[in-house]
Amino acid sequence: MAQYSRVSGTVGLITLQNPPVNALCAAVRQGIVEMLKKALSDSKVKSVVICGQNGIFCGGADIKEFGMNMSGPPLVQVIHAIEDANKPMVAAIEGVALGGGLELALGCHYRIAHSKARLGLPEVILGLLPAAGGTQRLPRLIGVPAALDLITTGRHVIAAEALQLGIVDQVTDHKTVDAAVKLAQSVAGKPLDARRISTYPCARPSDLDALFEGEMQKVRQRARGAIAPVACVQAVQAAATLPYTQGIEREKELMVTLFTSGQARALQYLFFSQRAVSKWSTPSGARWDTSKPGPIHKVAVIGLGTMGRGITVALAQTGLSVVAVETQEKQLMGAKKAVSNMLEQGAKRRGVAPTLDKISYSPNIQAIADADLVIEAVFEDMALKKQVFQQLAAVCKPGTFLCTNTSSLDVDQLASQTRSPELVVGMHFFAPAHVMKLLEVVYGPRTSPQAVATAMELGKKMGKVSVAVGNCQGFVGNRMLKLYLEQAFFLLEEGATPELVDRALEEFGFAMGVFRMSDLSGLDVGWKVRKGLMLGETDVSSGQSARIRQGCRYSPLGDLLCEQGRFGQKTGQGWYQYDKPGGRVASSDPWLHSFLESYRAKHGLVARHIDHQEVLERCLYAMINEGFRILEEGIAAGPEDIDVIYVFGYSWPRHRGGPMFYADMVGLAKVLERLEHYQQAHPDVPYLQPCSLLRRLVASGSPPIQRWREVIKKPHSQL
Ligand SMILES: CCCCCCC[C@H](O)CC(=O)SCCNC(=O)CCNC(=O)[C@H](O)C(C)(C)COP(=O)([O-])OP(=O)([O-])OC[C@H]1O[C@@H](n2cnc3c(N)ncnc32)[C@H](O)[C@@H]1OP(=O)([O-])[O-]
Repeated sequence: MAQYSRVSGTVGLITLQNPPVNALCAAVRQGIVEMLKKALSDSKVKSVVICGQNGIFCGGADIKEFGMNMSGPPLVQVIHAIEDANKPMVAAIEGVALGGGLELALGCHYRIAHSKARLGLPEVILGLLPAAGGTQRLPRLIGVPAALDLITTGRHVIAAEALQLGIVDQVTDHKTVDAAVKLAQSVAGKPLDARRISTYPCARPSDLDALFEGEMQKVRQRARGAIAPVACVQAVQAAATLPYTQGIEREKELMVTLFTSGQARALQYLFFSQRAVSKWSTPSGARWDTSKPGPIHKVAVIGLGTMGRGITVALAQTGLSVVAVETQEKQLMGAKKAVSNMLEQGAKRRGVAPTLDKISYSPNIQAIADADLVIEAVFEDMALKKQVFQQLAAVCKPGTFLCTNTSSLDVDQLASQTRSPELVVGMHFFAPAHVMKLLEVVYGPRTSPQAVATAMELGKKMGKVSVAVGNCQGFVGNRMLKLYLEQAFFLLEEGATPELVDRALEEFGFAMGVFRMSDLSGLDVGWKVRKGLMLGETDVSSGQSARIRQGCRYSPLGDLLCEQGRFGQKTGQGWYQYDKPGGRVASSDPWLHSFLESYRAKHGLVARHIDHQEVLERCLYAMINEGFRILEEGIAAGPEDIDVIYVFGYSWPRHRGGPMFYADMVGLAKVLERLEHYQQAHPDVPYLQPCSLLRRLVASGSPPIQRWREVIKKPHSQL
C-alpha cells in the first residue's frame, strides 16, 4: 500500500499505492509509517520524496472507511511524523492532492506540483472539515482569508493558483517525480525548522473579529442549515487565535461533532450516489458496462428557444461540432447573438477561448443530414414534436440517434414516428441548460442499450450528472414535483399562505420555497401542462366542483392566477408581488391574501392553523411516496437515482441527501404512519395512499437505504 525505493543514490522515494486515487486507507497510513521509518534509518538517504502511483498523488482519506471502526495509525499522527522528520520531505503532487492528500503534502517540508495538478480541501462537501491538521496548517501557510475561502467552499485550485497562494513551492511541466527528486537533492542537509508549517505563527489581520463575524454570517447564509461550513470557520478561527496544539484539539472536537451528524452521512451517501448513477442499468437488462456508446462527432439542435440555446452552448463547450436549426428567421438571429454572448461569457469565466466556430446555424432542417445525433428542443407540444420527428426520420442519415428534450411528454409516442424507434431517447435538460448539472436520460421499451449509452456519454462530456430513467408522465423529477406542488396548493386552500409554506421549506434547506420557485420559473408553464392534460378546465356539464378533476381533489388556484395574467416574476405578480415585471425581490401581496380569503369563502372552506411540520410532511412525504412508486415500477433503478435527480435538478438541500435518503433518516415507519394519517384526513387525494413498496420495506424491518434494492427485487408473495 506504500512502496519504498532509493533513487539517484541519496533520495528515498515513498509511493502511495491504492488505486484508483490512492486514498489514505488504514493500510496506506500504516505503509507510510513503515516506509518513513525505512527512509529515515537509511544512512545513504539525505532527503525523501512522497508521490502517488499512476500519476495521482492522493484523493484524501478513504471515504469508504468513514462510518466503520477506524483502525491503523490516525492520519494526524502520520502527518506529524512526516513533519517531525529530520530529513527534508518533499511532496510530488500529480493529478490531485485533495483533502487528507493535501494535508499530507502540508506536513511535508516542500511541495512541488505538476502544472495540471488540482489541489483542495473539499471535506466540507462531504459534511466534514480537514481534520488532519488542514484547518491549522493552511491558514498558517497562506493566511486566514485565503484559507477560509478554500476550506469553506471546498473548491479545487490548479497548480498555478496554488503557487500564487503559496501552497506549493514550485510548479513543473515535466515529470513531477523527477523534478521533486531534484528539489529533494538541492535541499538535502538544509535546516528544517523554518519549513515546519505547524510552528508558523498564524498571521492575524487587525480586524480579526470583524473578519470572522462577517465570514460566519456569509457562510451561514450560504449553508442553508448545513453545519460543516460553520464548523470550518470555527476551526480556522481556532488556528488564528490558539496555539497549534490547542487548535488541533479544537479541530478534532469539531470533526467528532460533524462525523456523528446525519449531515455527513447524507453528503457521503450523495458522493457515492453521484458515482453510482453513471453505472446505469435498465429493467430489460441493459447495463453501462455492456453497452457501448456510438461515435458522436456532430450534433444537431432543433429549435433555438431558451432550452435549445442553452443546449447549443453546452454542446459547443465540449468541442463537438454543432448544427443549430431554427426555422423562424427572427428567432434564429436572436439565438445566434444570445448563444455567442453565453459562450463568450463562459469562456471568459473559465479563462479559455470561446468555441464560437464550433456552431453553424441554419433555418433549414436539411442542414442536419450528416449529424450523428440530434437533440430536438422545440416547444413542449406533442403534435409539434411528432411533426419534427417525422421530418427527422426523413432527413437524417441512417443510424442517427434522435433525442428529445422534453420535460414530461411520452418519448415512446415520438419514437413511433420514426422507422428506428431503437435510436430514440429522451434527454431532459434543466433550464438554463448550459448551467444546470442534471440530465435525465429517458429510455422507452424500444430504446437500444447503445442509444442510452450514447446519451449518457454525451451528458458526461457536457459536464452533466446524467441519470437514466424509464419513460412515464413527468419521468422521475417532474412526476414527483407535481405532487409536491399540489400539496402546497391544497395547503393554501386549507388556510396557509405562500409565505408560511415557503418559510417552512426554506428553513428545511431549499434555496426557495415552492411559491417563490414557481414565480421564478413562471406560473404559465405548469398551466400549459395542466391544460394539455385536460386538468385546467372544469367539466361544468357534469356538475362537478372546480375542485374535483378526473374524480380527485384538484386545486385550480394556479390556473386562476394565470387567468388574471399573474405569471410570476416576469409579469411582476404571481404568488408574490415584485417591484416591476422581471423584478427579483418578492414581497407579500395583500391582493393575493384577499383573493385566497374569497376563494375559500366561495368554496365553503374554513381556514385552519397550519404549522411548519404539516407543510413539510404533506409536501415532502407525498413526493417521497411517489418516489417509492417510481422504484416499484422500475422507472428509477434505485433510490440513489431519485436523490441525485432531486439534489442536482431541484435544489433539494444536499446535506439532507435527497428525498429517499431523507425518508430513511426520518424512519420509514414514521413516513408510513404520517401518510396513513394524511390519507385518512384527505381521502379525495388517492396518491397519499402509502405505496406498497413502502409497506413492504417497513414490513421487512425498514432496512437501510443501501439495502432497499433487495426488497424492491423480491416478489410481493415472498413476504
Ligand atoms: C476524527 C477523524 C479524523 C479523520 C481525518 C480526516 C482527514 C481528511 O481531512 C478527510 C478527507 O480527506 S475526506 C476526503 C477528501 N477528498 C475528497 O473529497 C475527494 C473525493 N474524490 C474526488 O473528488 C474525485 O474522486 C477525484 C477528483 C479524486 C477523482 O475524480 P474522477 O477521476 O472523476 O474519478 P471518480 O469517479 O470521482 O472516482 C473514482 C473512484 O474512486 C473513488 N474515490 C474517489 N475518492 C475517494 C476517496 N477519497 N475515498 C474513497 N474512494 C474514493 C470513487 O468512489 C470512485 O469509485 P468507483 O467504485 O470507481 O465508483
